[in-house]
Amino acid sequence: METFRPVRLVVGACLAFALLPLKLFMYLVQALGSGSPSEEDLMQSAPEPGNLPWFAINIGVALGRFVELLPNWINPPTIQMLQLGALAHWKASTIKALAELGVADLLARGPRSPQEMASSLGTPRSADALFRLLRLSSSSGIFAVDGLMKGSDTRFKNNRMSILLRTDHPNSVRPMLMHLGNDSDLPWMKLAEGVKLGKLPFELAWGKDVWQYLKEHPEREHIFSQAMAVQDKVAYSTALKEYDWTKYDEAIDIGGAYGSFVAALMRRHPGMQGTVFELPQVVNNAKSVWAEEHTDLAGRISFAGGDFFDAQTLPRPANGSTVYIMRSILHDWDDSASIRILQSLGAVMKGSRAKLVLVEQVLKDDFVNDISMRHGFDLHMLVACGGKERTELEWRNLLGRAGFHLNKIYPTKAMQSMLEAELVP
Ligand SMILES: C[S@@+](CC[C@H](N)C(=O)[O-])C[C@H]1O[C@@H](n2cnc3c(N)ncnc32)[C@H](O)[C@@H]1O
Repeated sequence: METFRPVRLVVGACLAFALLPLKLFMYLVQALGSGSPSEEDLMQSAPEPGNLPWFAINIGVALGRFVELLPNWINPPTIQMLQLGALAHWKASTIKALAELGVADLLARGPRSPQEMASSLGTPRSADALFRLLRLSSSSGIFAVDGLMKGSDTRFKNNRMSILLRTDHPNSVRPMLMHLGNDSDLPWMKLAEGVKLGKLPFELAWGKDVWQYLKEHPEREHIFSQAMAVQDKVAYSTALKEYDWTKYDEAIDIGGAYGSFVAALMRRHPGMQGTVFELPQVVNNAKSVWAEEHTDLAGRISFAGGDFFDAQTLPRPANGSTVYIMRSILHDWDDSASIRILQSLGAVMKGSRAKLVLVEQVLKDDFVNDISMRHGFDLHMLVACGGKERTELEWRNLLGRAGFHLNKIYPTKAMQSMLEAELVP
């Protein structure tokens, strides 16, 4: 081992030297990050992946993987393990706390100090804590400093990352972070216990499954349904473009939350009718959302409340060509529950020409080289509801066991694919 020491020293020195330009580059990025775009400019930002060319998406994914793994090679492993095991969690908790406190909204009218923000929140004594949250966050590139760094008198402003925490940004991610912070963090802390006992971490944390929990907490259910629409901000434009939806006259969104996906689909295809099928209490809220946000689509939309395990409650296809959509539904459920959902859908599709499109992730068999976020979602499903993400073979088998044939998988520029299936006659 000793003989390796000089070699490692030389390699280490070379790496340190090679990293100098990287350090300079980082200062440049920081300088740009704290640079000049106005709050109004930032409100127009956040391009959607659907508008980027495929080659840019592929380069972005490859570069993202490289940058994610680079610190594992260049940092001492002990430090890196603590960064991943502790710092990553602290940063995530800080972002969720800032989202909940509404700090990005407090900065909407321009830069402010933690003291000013604490006064606006009506909690003047929280200025120091606010400063420390913003210090960690801005050193991670979320929020920027306006002018000089003057300790707790520093004035902070939004940058192209933190702007997405504003409630009124068209691509706001705040509802998703509020849902994750309030409802899911406790279950994640029960992960090891759940693995050991073979129990659902969510149930260990809250004493009931997620759907019962949401039913009993309407205010959390509202945030959950808003959080689901956040998927649209990153994914819907690509899901709309990468599949030929023109072949359908009618789209029925099963478990469609507030129906944001079907609304986007109907706007893009003016001849299309839509239906949102949801749990009865969610449908009621969905109707109010549509009355406010989708008035242009009134007359073309129907709502149906029910339970997708019960075929009697599912909407039947119209005479024309119908597509049943299930976006992020089956990944919530284990195989046996998913088969029951598919079978009840099969019962109403029988005898029609209707197709089923699942909008879901397809994991790579070569998992070491897959995007790690996919495996994050898979574990989140294990924690939150006992569901899972699936590989192509797993999807094919699942659909086959429920009487469906998987026709084709259409990848999108976001993480989900569209899996077109039909009933085997
Ligand atoms: C992960 S969310 C996906 C929502 C929506 N499809 C989307 O992509 O934004 C799952 C949805 O399934 C609905 N759901 C859960 N159990 C249900 C049931 N038994 N019958 C109908 N809908 C149900 C929930 O209310 C929730 O909106």
